[in-house]
Amino acid sequence: MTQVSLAKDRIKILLLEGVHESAVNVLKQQGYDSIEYVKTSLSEEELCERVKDVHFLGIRSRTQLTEKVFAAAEKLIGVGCFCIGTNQVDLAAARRHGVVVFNAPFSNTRSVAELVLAEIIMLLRRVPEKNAAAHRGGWDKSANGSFEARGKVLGIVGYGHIGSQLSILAEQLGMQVRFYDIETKLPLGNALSVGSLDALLEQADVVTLHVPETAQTQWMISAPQLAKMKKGALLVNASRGTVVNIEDLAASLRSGHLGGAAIDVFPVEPSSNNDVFESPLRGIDNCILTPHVGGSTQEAQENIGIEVAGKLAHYSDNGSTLSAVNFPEVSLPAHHGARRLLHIHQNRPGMLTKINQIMAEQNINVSGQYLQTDSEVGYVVIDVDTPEESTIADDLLEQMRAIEGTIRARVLY
Ligand SMILES: NC(=O)C1=CN([C@@H]2O[C@H](COP(=O)(O)OP(=O)(O)OC[C@H]3O[C@@H](n4cnc5c(N)ncnc54)[C@H](O)[C@@H]3O)[C@@H](O)[C@H]2O)C=CC1
Ligand SMILES: O=C(O)C(=O)COP(=O)(O)O
Repeated sequence: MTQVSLAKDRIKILLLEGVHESAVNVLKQQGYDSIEYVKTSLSEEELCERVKDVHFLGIRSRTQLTEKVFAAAEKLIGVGCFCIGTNQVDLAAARRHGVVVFNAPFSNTRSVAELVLAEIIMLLRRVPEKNAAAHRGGWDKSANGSFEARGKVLGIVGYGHIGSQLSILAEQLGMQVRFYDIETKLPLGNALSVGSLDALLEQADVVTLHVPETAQTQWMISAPQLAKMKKGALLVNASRGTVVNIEDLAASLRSGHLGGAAIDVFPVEPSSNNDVFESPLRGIDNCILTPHVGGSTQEAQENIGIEVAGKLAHYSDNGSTLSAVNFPEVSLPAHHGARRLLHIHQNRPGMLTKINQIMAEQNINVSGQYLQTDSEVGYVVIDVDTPEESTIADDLLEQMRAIEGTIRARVLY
């Protein structure tokens, strides 16, 4: 057997942010033993140092993966985001460096929807204030400002996986669901699509945000939008901290315009449980503050660990990029009795011809070839028939790496 294919015990995996141990179990079961496990996220500087010899990196929502980190991570092959959001990763930089990024697009959807629903009920009943008062020895037994969820208008911004799941749960409680999304979405149950964000804000008794972090959603809810909301309306944000201007929200709550809020995500979040949480919302009793735990349930975390670790292992073992968030998707059958070579390259004309020329010159029989490209990157997988003992894959790899525009080439097996 040629040595160019990296033995599994030499594949280094760094898991950050205390991903669920199910991830470690899956990777170990698949033969990946070289796993470093860290409970916190790391700063850019720390990351640049720690990722140098790492092949696979696992993170959650806190770790920022920048161009600088990818440039330092010379051996990095894949990143697993053990969460839904991938805004913390410079996906274009990852692609340019030939690094495939995976996530778990709906493993914690239900957890977020359940938390949001619970918060809506708590806020409608003014439980946060009553709870705070009771802890201070107060006794606020009164129906003032307390309402049932039944019949209230719930305005959902972003009708994707979480927004639409919440829509179903809220209707079961008797809420009237309206939503606003930039894409045309199938309204579930009796939900109604509303044509603009402003119209939604004006109609809703409760507004809840379920958009990704993008240039368009940044500070999407600031003073002018808060002013458009009904007096006494409630705001829930379990999406990303950059979607709401937190100072403007604090001002609106303190002025009594908004009736309450539940905020799970913040523009700046502590990097570990030992750090102090600072926010202008601290001390406002009718505001539920949770430490970015929308997706933090045992069920969700265990499933995410299994799903994302499985995707990393599958990519490592088989080359499949199915469901990658930044890469051309190639789904591959296992191919026994052949060697599998991977070539990631800048998408320019003639790359495949050059690869095939190498095969032809070496008199290699290509038994399978799979190519996908996007505007920037091409990913080709080549199965070649060579005897097990042949070292030809070493030569092929060397020649493929010499093709101009090559980002990365590997022998998988
Ligand atoms: N608090 C927590 O722990 C968690 C937070 N999240 C956050 O929730 C976000 C949403 O998650 P999913 O529902 O799974 O995502 P998704 O991608 O299924 O849905 C997002 C929806 O937002 C819409 N959208 C995008 N830009 C918009 C805009 N400017 N205006 C209106 N709609 C817009 C999209 O068209 C899509 O329908 C994630 O991106 C993540 O940031 C996700 C999981 C856990
Ligand atoms: O899934 C997401 O996008 C989340 O925000 C959850 O992030 P976490 O894994 O709890 O850091």
